[in-house]
Amino acid sequence: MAVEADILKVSKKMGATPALNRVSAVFEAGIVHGVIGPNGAGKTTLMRLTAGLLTADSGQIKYKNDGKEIYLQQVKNITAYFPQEPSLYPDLSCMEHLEFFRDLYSIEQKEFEKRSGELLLATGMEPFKERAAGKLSGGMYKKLGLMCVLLNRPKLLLLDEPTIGVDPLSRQQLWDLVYKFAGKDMTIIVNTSYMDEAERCARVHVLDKGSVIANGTPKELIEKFKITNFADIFLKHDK
Ligand SMILES: Nc1ncnc2c1ncn2[C@@H]1O[C@H](COP(=O)(O)OP(=O)(O)OP(=O)(O)O)[C@@H](O)[C@H]1O
Repeated sequence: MAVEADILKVSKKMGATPALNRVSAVFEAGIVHGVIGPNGAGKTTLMRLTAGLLTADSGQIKYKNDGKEIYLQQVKNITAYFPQEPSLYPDLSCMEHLEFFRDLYSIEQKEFEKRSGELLLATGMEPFKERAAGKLSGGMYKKLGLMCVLLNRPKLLLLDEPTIGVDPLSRQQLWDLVYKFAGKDMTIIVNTSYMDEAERCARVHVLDKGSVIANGTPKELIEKFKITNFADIFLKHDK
């Protein structure tokens, strides 16, 4: 089973800026959640809090695995956070990265071969596996970063704008990869500024100026905001 994260009236200041203001959200287990909002809305802050990389000033985050409450330390062991700018080792090849993460996660060689083979195939990275990370294109670099975090089969996967600056084909491949692993064993939260991507999420949480202003399925949000095109969601809200 995957992890559920319940965000309860969480506030967080970043420097002097109130980045989040009494935010509540339920990230139910086993589905793909989209978090959308304009620049500075608080998406990254919410994601880092959910990953346990930041501590809330007030409020609480509760986690459940298989319906049972678990502690942050247990959550960290089964969570992967993919930052906006993944930092890989420029001199190490793709394969060397995967081997490095194999050792980090203590994955047995046979299992590693199965998982890495699957990941290389799904991303179209097999022909480039010996190429150094520093010599990959922007899209390939992100795919490698995503493969490294997926190798451990996390139960909670947090992706911060994973496809920003990536060409359309690689964007599709990254999403195919995400959906390949989405399911009852993995909860996925994606920050995105692409509305077509948000529309493909099972549930979308709309952040604005540090507050959640709406959440629901894309269809529910289209009805709530009285729009015909999901991309208009902020145009309508700003009026
Ligand atoms: N380290 C920091 N010091 C000061 N202010 C910060 C810091 N990090 C974030 N902020 C501010 O907190 C607010 C929320 O930032 P956050 O990065 O969470 O937003 P975001 O929705 O992810 O934006 P973007 O889409 O631009 O990445 C913004 O006003 C930002 O300027």
